[in-house]
Amino acid sequence: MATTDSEFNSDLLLAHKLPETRYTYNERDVAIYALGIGACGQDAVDSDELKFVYHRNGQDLIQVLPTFASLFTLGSLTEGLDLPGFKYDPSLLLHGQQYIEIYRPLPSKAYLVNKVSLAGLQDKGKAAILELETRSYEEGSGELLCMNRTTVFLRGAGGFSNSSQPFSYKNYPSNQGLAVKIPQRQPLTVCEERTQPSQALLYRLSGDYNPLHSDPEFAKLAGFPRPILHGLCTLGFAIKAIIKCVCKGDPTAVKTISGRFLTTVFPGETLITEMWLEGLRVIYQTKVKERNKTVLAGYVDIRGLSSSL
Ligand SMILES: CCCCCCC[C@@H](O)CC(=O)SCCNC(=O)CCNC(=O)[C@H](O)C(C)(C)COP(=O)(O)OP(=O)(O)OC[C@H]1O[C@@H](n2cnc3c(N)ncnc32)[C@H](O)[C@@H]1OP(=O)(O)O
Repeated sequence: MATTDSEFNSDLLLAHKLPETRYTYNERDVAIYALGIGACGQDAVDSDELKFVYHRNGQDLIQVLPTFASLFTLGSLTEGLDLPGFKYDPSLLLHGQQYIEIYRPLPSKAYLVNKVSLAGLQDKGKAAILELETRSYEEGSGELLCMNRTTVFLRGAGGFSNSSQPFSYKNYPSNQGLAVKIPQRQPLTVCEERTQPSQALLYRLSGDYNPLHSDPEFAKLAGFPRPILHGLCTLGFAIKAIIKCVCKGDPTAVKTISGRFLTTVFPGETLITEMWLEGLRVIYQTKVKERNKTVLAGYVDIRGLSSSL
């Protein structure tokens, strides 16, 4: 159960201030991330993807995928989070959802200051759902670049509520980050891409060193037959497919990204992303071909549409 050495106190928890964090990256990090989510993984001269890893006039001109923003939150949770009166086992943590708002195109290098706050905490009995919001500002200009809301599903950490009503706190609008309704009609377009058996080993070099994705013994202790793929790697594949198929390869067209991780993915599996257009919203779901299981579903809001769609 969540609290053993201290009583759960919601007033203390909600008044708790999380420390600011810093994140610095450069063009090399941008390229390693793009390779980690499969850019040029099937075709090294694919012009839709080469621009995320190479530019003939200098690496500072490479384009940055919008999901790169999800890395800015790293360090806030992976080594454990100190919340008063709330304890959990980091080895039982699973990534549940990710919500990202991009306010301006991501530069190919930056020094960022992250302001982190608790956006939600729910007691689901068998698990706790914890949400952290991270606002990333460019150091110097102080300009707000993006916002991430990370939802983690903490197995075994539920049951901490003191009253008969399970504790539930959320400080954001209910229309953000919810599971989407998948249209019944045929998708507008579909993209299939195979992940590599070594995908998680490559992706982890972008900073999420959780052994759940690399260590067979650790994965077994966490309840899996072998290491699983990072949720944010699967999300990266899906959003890259949307940029290619709906945004004509333009990463700056993406405004908002939402995704819920429904089932785990194993490195080496093939991801099929189906996409539907509703106004300027792309609804998508990603399935694992080999197991015919939906592993991720969500939406992407885009800034505009090319006339050919
Ligand atoms: C700040 C930076 C931090 C970065 C941290 C990330 C670190 C990474 O290294 C970790 C990872 O990448 S883990 C890999 C990616 N994630 C996954 O593979 C999880 C896939 N999903 C599952 O297995 C199940 O949905 C599972 C297990 C999540 C839930 O399935 P069930 O146990 O069957 O739950 P269910 O009974 O269906 O629902 C219980 C209540 O929980 C809500 N819920 C379910 N899935 C959710 C999800 N994915 N996200 C958020 N909430 C979720 C349900 O709505 C339900 O609530 P209610 O009863 O109120 O409806």
